[in-house]
Order: sequence, then C-alpha cells, then structure tokens
Amino acid sequence: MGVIAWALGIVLLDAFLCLAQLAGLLLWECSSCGGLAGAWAFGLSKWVFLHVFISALTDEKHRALLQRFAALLCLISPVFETGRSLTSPSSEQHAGPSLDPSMLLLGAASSSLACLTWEKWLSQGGQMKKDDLDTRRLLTRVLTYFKPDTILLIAAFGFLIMGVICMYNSSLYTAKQNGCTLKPTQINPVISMTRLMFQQMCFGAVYHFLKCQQLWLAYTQSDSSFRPYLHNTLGENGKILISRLLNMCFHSRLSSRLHSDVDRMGRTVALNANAVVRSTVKTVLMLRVMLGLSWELTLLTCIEMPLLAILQNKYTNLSKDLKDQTQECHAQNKDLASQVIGGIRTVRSFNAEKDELRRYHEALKELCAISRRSSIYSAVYLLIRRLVSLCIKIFMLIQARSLISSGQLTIGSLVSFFLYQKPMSVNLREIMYCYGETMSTVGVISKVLSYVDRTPKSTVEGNLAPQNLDGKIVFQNVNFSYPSAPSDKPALKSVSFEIHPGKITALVGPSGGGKSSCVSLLKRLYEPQEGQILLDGQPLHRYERKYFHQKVALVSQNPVLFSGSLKYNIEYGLEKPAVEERMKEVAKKINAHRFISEMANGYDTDIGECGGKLSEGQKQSLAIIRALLREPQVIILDEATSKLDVLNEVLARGRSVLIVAHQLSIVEKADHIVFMEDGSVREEGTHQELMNKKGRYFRLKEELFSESS
Ligand SMILES: Nc1ncnc2c1ncn2[C@@H]1O[C@H](COP(=O)(O)OP(=O)(O)OP(=O)(O)O)[C@@H](O)[C@H]1O
Repeated sequence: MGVIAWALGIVLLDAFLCLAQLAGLLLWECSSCGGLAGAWAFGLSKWVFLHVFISALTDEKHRALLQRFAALLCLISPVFETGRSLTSPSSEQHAGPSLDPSMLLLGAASSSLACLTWEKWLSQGGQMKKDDLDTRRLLTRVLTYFKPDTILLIAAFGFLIMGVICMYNSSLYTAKQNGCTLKPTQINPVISMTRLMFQQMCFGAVYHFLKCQQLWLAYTQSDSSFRPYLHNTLGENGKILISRLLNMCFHSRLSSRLHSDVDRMGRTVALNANAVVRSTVKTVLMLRVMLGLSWELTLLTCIEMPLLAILQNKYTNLSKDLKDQTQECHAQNKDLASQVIGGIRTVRSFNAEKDELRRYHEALKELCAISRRSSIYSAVYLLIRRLVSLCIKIFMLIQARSLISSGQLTIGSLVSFFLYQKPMSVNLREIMYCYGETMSTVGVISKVLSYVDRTPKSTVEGNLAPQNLDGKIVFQNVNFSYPSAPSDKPALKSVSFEIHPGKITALVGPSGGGKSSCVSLLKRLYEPQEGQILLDGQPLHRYERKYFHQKVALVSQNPVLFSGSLKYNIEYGLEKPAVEERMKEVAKKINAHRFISEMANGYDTDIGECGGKLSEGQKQSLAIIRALLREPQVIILDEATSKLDVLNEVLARGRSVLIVAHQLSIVEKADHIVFMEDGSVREEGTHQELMNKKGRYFRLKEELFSESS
C-alpha cells in the first residue's frame, strides 16, 4: 500500500476518533469536552493510538513519515487551542476545542499540507541526505555558541513574545472598536486597551532593561575581550556571536577572511532568530482571528506558504553557490589589497603599480559578474513570488464572492480579513526569507566552524621551566615535510647537529637547503614527523610554552612590528613593563639608543603602521632589543641582524647563538658551521676545516667569490 493511501487511512481513522468523541459527548449529554486539558488528553491519546497502529501495520519504509504525520494531525488541535486560550483576554472564558466538523477538515488539510511541504521539499522526500544532516548539525552547533547567554536570551525572547502578544491584542481591540470583527466585545474596551498597552510597555521595558543590564555587565567585568562588540547586545546584529567566533578563530591564528565570513554568519544567525520569533508569534495570533472570520479564506492564505517555501528552496539552492563565490571573491580582494598595500615598496620598486591595479580591477570585475548573476536570480525569484501571491489573491476574491453571495461572509468580515491577510503574508514571507538566508549561509557557517576546529599540530604543552638553562640544542635525525608540500618532497632529511652554549653556530648552504625549516622547527612553528630536537637534553615540547619562547628568541630579517610607539613594540608580550633604564642599556649595547633618542618623542615615538616610519635597519634593531630584554638563552639571528655589536652583547652572557646565513659573507667568525643542501647536513666544522676539506662549502665559497670578483 502506498504512503498516500496510508495517510488517507490515518486521516479517516482520526476523523472516526473525533466523531466517536462527539458521539460520546452527545450520549453523555456533555456540553464541553473538558476545555484545554480535555483537548490535550484527547490529542495525546489519539497520538498514542495512531502511533501503535502505524508501528504495528505499516512497513518500515514509510513508518517514520507516517508517524510524523500522525503526531502533527493529533497535536495540531491542542496546540492551536492552547495558543487561542493564551491569547484570548482573561475575561473571555475559554470554551475548549470547537466540535465543528469544518475544523476537523481544516486540521486534516493543514497537517497534510505541512507534512507534504516538509517531507517533499524541505527535507528532500523524507530521506535525510548527508547534506541536510550536516546542515542541521552545523546550525545546532551554532546555537551552542549562545550557551553562555541562555538565561538572558530565554528571558529576552520571552519578553519579546509577550510584547508582540500585547501589541497584537491592543490592535485587535482597536479593530473591534472600529467594528471590523464579527463579535462585539463584552468588556469595557477602554479598560482593556489601557491594560494591554500598559502590559506591552512593561514587557518592552523589561526587554530593554535586560539589554542595558548586559551592557552594564560588559563594561564592569574585568574580562573585557568582548567590550567593543557589546553596544548592540542580546545577539542583535550577532555582535556577541561574531566576537566569540572571532576570538576562537584568532586562537587558531587565522586572520584573512576572518571578518567577512564570521560577520556574515553572526549577523544571519542573530537577525534571523529575532525575526523568526517575532513573525511566528504574530502569524499564530493572526491565524487565530482569521480562522474565526473565514477558514476557507485562511486556508487559501496558508497555501501561499508551502508554495513560497518551494520557490524559496529552489532560489536558495541556486543562489547558495553564488553567495559562497561572492564571499570568496570579497575575501580574495581584501587579501589582494592588503598584500599590495603591505608590499607597496616592492610594488613601486618594480614599477608594478599598473599591473597590480589591473589585477585588482579584474578581481573586481569578477565580483561584479557574480553580483549581476545574483541580481538576475533575485529578480526572477521576486517576479515569480509576486505572481504566486497575485494568483492566490485572485482565488481568494473569487472564493469571497461566493461566500458573500451564499451569506456565509459579510462585507465587514471580508474587509477585516484583508486587514489581517496582508501583514500575515508579510510575516510568512519573512519566515521564508529567514529560512532561505540561514540555508544560504550554511556554507559560510561550515567554513567558519572549520576555522574554529583547527587545532595546533604541536604536542600538548609541557611544564618544564628550569631556573638555569645552558641552552644546548641537539637536532637528532629530524625528518620534516611541510603540510602543504607532497610527502615525497621533505624539507629536512635525517638532520642532526648541535648548538653549544657560548658559541656561534652558523647554518649555511644554497637557497632551499633547509636552513629556515630548521629554525621553524626550533621555534616550534611546526613539529618534525620523525626524530627530535632537544634543549638541555629535553624534547622541546616538554617545556612550558611561554618559558620556551622567552628562552629561545628569534630575530628575523623582517621583524613584525605593530602600530604604536617604539616602547610598545619593545615591551610587546612582556608580563611587566620593561624598566626604562634596562631598555636604554640594551639599546646602547647594540648601538640603537642614539637613533631612538634623536627621534621626536624618543621611546614614545609613533612608528606608524607596521613600523612604516622606520628604516629596515632600525626595525631590526628594535626587534633585537625586544628579544634581548627577555633574557633569552638561545638566540637565532638572521644574517642581516648578526652584526658584530649584537653578537658581542649576546656572547658576553654565554648564550647559544645560531646564525642563519643565507649568504656566506659573515660565517667565517662562527665557531661551528653546518652546511646544508637539499634538506640534509652535508658538511660540518670550522671555516678553516671546511676550506681545507675542499668540499661543498669550499666550492660554494669559490663560486660566490668568482661571481663577486
Ligand atoms: N611553507 C612552505 N611550504 C611548503 N614548502 C616549503 C615551505 N617553506 C619552504 N618550503 C620548501 O622547503 C625546502 C627548504 O626550504 P627552506 O626555506 O628551509 O630553505 P632555506 O635554506 O632557508 O632557503 P633560503 O636560503 O632561500 O631562505 C625548499 O624546497 C622549499 O621549497
């Protein structure tokens, strides 16, 4: 037996049970069926009965679907009645569910329609696809990010709902006073109006109080990481979610495209949550009145919803890819612009301004093309949507005409029905729109959550932090491939060498030999796949992270500086502000104090964006002071930073020095030279030993010498 036949059977069974109830009431001469409690009791018993019936008789293929349908069919009436009783003024006694057969028909029709819409179009024929499961999983996960504000959000949405109910009820009374509804009101309208308006004001005040209270908390709490985002609270515009996710992504050390993706996700989720709650409450309230005016016309109005849902679903699927592409393009354009601005000196020196401008124009053109396609889809979608609404209105007018001529509807009721119908359609459309928006953001949500899920590959943090550290480093058979490189192209192959305290060790070799890779592993930016690196006999990961980075300092050729003063950059990451005297002492030792004191505000001089107001040499001096202030025991210097004065200062304290020499000019003064080529250590020794050996080091030196002469 097909699923439709089974569904029809269930509807008939349900109708039979309802008629049985009616007959029972007549037999026992009861005027009411027990009010709301009776409605729920009857609905739940019907549900249990139908559930058992379906479980016992239907085949497994359709069972879940039919059970969902039965649940909807049985519970729609008690839910409706509960809504009705909650929204009816307390003076009007709730009479319980209507025993009108037309309501029976309406219940069956609306459940069938809702079920059909959900199963056929919104849930892909009842077969939950992997994509849908992923979507639900993602959306559920997004909700978990609101967990810290659960109580506040429940309270806020509760007051929002109550506010909407009161607002709606006050308009209803206005409508009644204007003679737009059928039944005359039985209580004093002025008192009712005043009471409702007062309630509405109270709920609104509490809602706003909660907003202010959260704002206040944000400003008084010591943890101020979300402060700048909290001016617009309770998730409006998604500021809280955005900041929370940005914070998490920042921990994953991701910065590009962080803002556009996270911002869009936060906004969509938060704005849609507000809009859906508001529109749903209004829709339920309006449905109640419209059903009272004419259930036939209400049914026609409701038909618009599934039709719009199908349309919206199709449109969402079509525009989803486009939205992802737009997002991708935006992020790429941002990257492109920041790359060019960051490297403006290189761009200028290669006279590549026009090329970069053209590249940017092309990227913008691509973005425009995607936006154009998106606009066409949107225009066609809007056109079809309007046509659907228009057709439904025409049907409604035809139906209204026949109802009026048969005396079942008055002109006054028709007018008031249309007064509700328009906002009702707007609400339905808003719900559909929010659904579409959320669905089309799923791609972005999954991308943002994948950022959040990124975990550092480094092994768990250790706790070693010895008072005294010699600074002896040992590389033991280290094998390493970059994650983005093919595994058959390792950057380091069984690399072993030692760095001794109080000595200068130099890593030399042709470009691509693996020098920088050794430094990256030593700074724990990556973990070796095989072998290990020891510091004073202990693997690096056993040291406390903060201690380790303080004791093993890297001064790179292009240090990263931040906007702010010289002092801010020197003190960056220090637990306590540096003592000014110590700062000056270090600066003097590396011959940097003079240029700093000649600046307008000395150590308080602003160095511009990324240190843009400083020369390359000055930037390096700043980075050296920054490193030396932390009293490191191992210091890694890029060739350009390994000036004699720096080396003397470092060695005077018995520190281990590793010089990464991309050229061979300065390695002669090193105590130990490690020659690396193709990711392996080829030769080791002092300069003289290697020259006497006449091996790879000697040949490279000769090549460079003949090139320079
Ligand atoms: N981030 C990366 N992703 C993938 N491969 C990389 C990456 N960085 C370097 N490599 C590769 O690893 C190998 C070793 O590079 P490394 O930067 O360690 O050489 P180097 O000796 O420091 O070179 P140079 O003297 O030019 O700086 C090279 O083949 C290089 O292409």
